[in-house]
Formats: sequence, C-alpha cells, structure tokens
Amino acid sequence: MNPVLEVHDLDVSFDTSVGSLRVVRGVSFSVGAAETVAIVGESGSGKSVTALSLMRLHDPDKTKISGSIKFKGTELLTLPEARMRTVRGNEIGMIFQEPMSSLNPLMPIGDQIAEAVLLHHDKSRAEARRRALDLLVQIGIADPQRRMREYPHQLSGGMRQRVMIAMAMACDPEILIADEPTTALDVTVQAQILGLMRDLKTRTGSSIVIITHDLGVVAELADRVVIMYAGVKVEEGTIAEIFSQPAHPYTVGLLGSIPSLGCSRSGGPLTEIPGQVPSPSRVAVGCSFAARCGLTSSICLEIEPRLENVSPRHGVACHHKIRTPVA
Ligand SMILES: Nc1ncnc2c1ncn2[C@@H]1O[C@H](COP(=O)(O)OP(=O)(O)OP(=O)(O)O)[C@@H](O)[C@H]1O
Repeated sequence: MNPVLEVHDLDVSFDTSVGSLRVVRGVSFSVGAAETVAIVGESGSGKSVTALSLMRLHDPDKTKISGSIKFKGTELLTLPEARMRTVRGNEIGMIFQEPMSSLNPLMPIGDQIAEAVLLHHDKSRAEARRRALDLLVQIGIADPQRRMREYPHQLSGGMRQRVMIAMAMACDPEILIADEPTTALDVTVQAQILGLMRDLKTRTGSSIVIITHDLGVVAELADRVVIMYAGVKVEEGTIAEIFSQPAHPYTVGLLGSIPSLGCSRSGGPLTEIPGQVPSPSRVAVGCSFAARCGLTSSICLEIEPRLENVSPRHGVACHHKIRTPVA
C-alpha cells in the first residue's frame, strides 16, 4: 500500500542574525496507513522543526525548505497556501506540547471544539455542539455537559491536552502529528493520554507521527522509530529493531537512559550520554555524534556516515554499527 506521508531529503535552514542555519539535513521517512511513527532525539535534534515543516508552519520569509513532503501523493511543499490551509486540520491534525498556547482562554471549550467541527464540516451549530459533546465523551471527560461550558483555565493540564486531541480529531484527520504531547504532564496523566491516543488510533485508523525525546512514550505507541541527532536521521527501524537491536551508539545511549528499560535491559545502572547536541552553527565535519561517542575513530571525524540498511527496514548512519546478538 502507498504511504500516507512520504518525506524525502528534507532540508530546513533558517535565516538568522548570524547567517543561515541548516537545522534539518536530508531527512527521509514515510508513514503508512494506520501506522505510528515516532521521531525521537534529545532537545535540539530538529524534531519539532521537522514536524512544523510537515504542516508548512514556518515563517516562509525566514525559512528555506527543500526536498519533498508528499501527502497521499500530493507534494505539500509547492501546494498553494489556500489549499495547504484545507490540508491543515482537515486532513492532517496537529497537537502540541503546551495546549494552553493553542486554546483560546476566553472561549468555553465546548464552543472551541464546535468551532473546529464547523471549520471542517458542513454542519449546523447544533450539530457541531452535539459532535463536540460526543468528542468529549470519546476522550474520556467526565460530566461532559458541564465541561462544555468551562474555560481552559478551569481544566487540569491533562484535560486540556485531551481537549486538544478532541479538536485535532474533530475533522477525522488521516494523519495526526503530535509534538511532545505528554511532556508537560505528570507521569500518571502521561500514561492516560498515551492510552487515549492508542484507543483513538485503533478506533479511527489514523496514522500518527509522534515527536518525543522519551523512548518510554515510543514503546507505548509506535510501530516504527526514526532517531534524529543534530538535524540528521541516524537510525530508523521497527520498534522491535530499535529496542532489541539498536545499531547506532546514540540510540544505545538513549535506551540506557530510560529508567525502567535502562535497568531491565542491561541489568546495569542508568547511563547518561555525556555532553549535548551541538548547536546547528557548530555542526562538525564528519559524524556529528563523534564528540560524544565512545566508539569514535579517525574516520568519524572526517567523513559523515551515510545511512545504510542492516535489514530491510532498519537503517543506520554510523561507521561503527553495533551488532547486537539476537536474543
Ligand atoms: N525559527 C528558528 N530560527 C532559528 N533556529 C531555530 C528555529 N527553530 C528552531 N531552531 C533551531 O533548530 C534546532 C532544532 O530545533 P528543534 O526545536 O527542532 O529541536 P527539537 O529536537 O524539537 O528539540 P525540543 O524538544 O527542545 O524542541 C535547534 O538548534 C533550534 O535552536
């Protein structure tokens, strides 16, 4: 089956006061129907910039985007803005880390969800409100009639995120892009929101792109994983490949720093990857992970590794790929 979303050789640069900064470099991935793909990496690895590019939400005067982003075969990068507006929200939904910045503080949430319904469907106001109520029930909000009349500040963080999900689902998108949807929430609420997303995915058959720095979230939700580092895709594979046969030292480092998995996988203590993601203005020649990697040799400092497949759907960009014995 054809992928719903196909990103090929995506490159994103920003014009800044210190010159042009290339923050995403040649990233490719695809998302199939009803598939969940997680884009994972530490802060500054280019995940959000990639997500915003999918929706063409960058300031066009300050951003240069090249490559190709095809949604159901249509090239989005050259689509006229008016047509792009109908794709956003109608066919591709998006939820962000901080729902407060996307919700209108002055409007009851029932009205906001109904507005989202009206924006994308030819319905009467009464029908839109009924659909809003139905969505609140679907996302597990207790006493939805009362909640409809409440304002965002009257809801907890978890409830606000549920409302954002309801708004994104109001138009039955083919694909939902979720940028760190659980990062601002406490652990119990995180688990509830992930459960809700899993439920919706099963019920609606939407594809999902989830952006996260947290491999724990990935384990809960994703079918495939794209690992990004300093604007580059360094590894990609199925969830089983990434968790049981990680081949890039960066992925191994990320896995070692997940509390529950870190202990149980290796039986050893939690580890941290030393150092931090280089700023886009300081990306070095060769492998951008070399400065933090325990396997670095001279070739890593000279030649940027290209992504090579170690199995049909498992690709790795590293001169010293780790071969984990299959258990
Ligand atoms: N509008 C912009 N202008 C200039 N640089 C930017 C802009 N947006 C992002 N960047 C830079 O691009 C790099 C990647 O940022 P991005 O937000 O995609 O990272 P991320 O992996 O999503 O991390 P986080 O989880 O912290 O958002 C960072 O170095 C960031 O400072």
